[in-house]
Amino acid sequence: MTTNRLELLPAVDVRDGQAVRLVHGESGSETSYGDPLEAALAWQRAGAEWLHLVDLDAAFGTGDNRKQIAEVARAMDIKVELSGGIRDDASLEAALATGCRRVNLGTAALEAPEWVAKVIAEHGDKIAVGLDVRGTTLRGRGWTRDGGDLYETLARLDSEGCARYVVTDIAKDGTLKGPNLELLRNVCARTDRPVVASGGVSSLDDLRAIAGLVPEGVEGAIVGKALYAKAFTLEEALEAVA
Ligand SMILES: O=C(O)c1ccccc1NCC(=O)[C@H](O)[C@H](O)COP(=O)(O)O
Repeated sequence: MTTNRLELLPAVDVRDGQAVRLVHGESGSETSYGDPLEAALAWQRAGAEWLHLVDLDAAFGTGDNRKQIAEVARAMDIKVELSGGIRDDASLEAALATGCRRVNLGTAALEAPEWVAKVIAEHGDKIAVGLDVRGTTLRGRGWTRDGGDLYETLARLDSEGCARYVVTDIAKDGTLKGPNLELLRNVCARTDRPVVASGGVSSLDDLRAIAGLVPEGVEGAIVGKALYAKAFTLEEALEAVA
């Protein structure tokens, strides 16, 4: 259900066992921020209600951090959204077995639509779909391959009962250039399902601007780089959207 207050989801993206930030989601653009569990616990201590936890190696197909991701998810008292490389029954079962509140499917929604329709029917709002776009073209396989038109896919997923979308403008992700508010507005105009905004948040004003879209259907915002770069604290962010 969409609430009036914007939910904040601090991000922990894991590559080769480390919490990292990427620029435009590109493999090789990593800045490392140390132990993922320490980062996740820090966001929890700061008052986060959600953690956005990404296995980047699984997303890129360069291995996985499944064991470590499960340890982080299990150590959290807060809700966890898990993303990265969840593409079949085995990876979905492993993800759900961590006790996470929901998972984000990305590539699978583009390449395995029948399987995605099946797991949406089985798991309801435990399944969200990540709509990761350049312009209005979706990208899969760790954002490296084109995967069709945003709005056609959105209409298909809506008709299959998808509960929620995580919308990322790849051109903004990890850049601190501000969110793509127009994209968020356009997606909200095409679906009545809640939307989680991702990518580009740089300031408290960006968060306030996203919060201004709550009446249009934006439910939450993922924040990565800005927190790691100390543009503001999570406590300040939570206060800004309270
Ligand atoms: O989420 C994924 O599956 C993923 C796959 C490949 C590259 C990046 C991926 N996620 C990145 C994120 O979810 C970021 O943490 C999030 O967009 C935050 O962005 P920012 O605030 O701009 O650092």
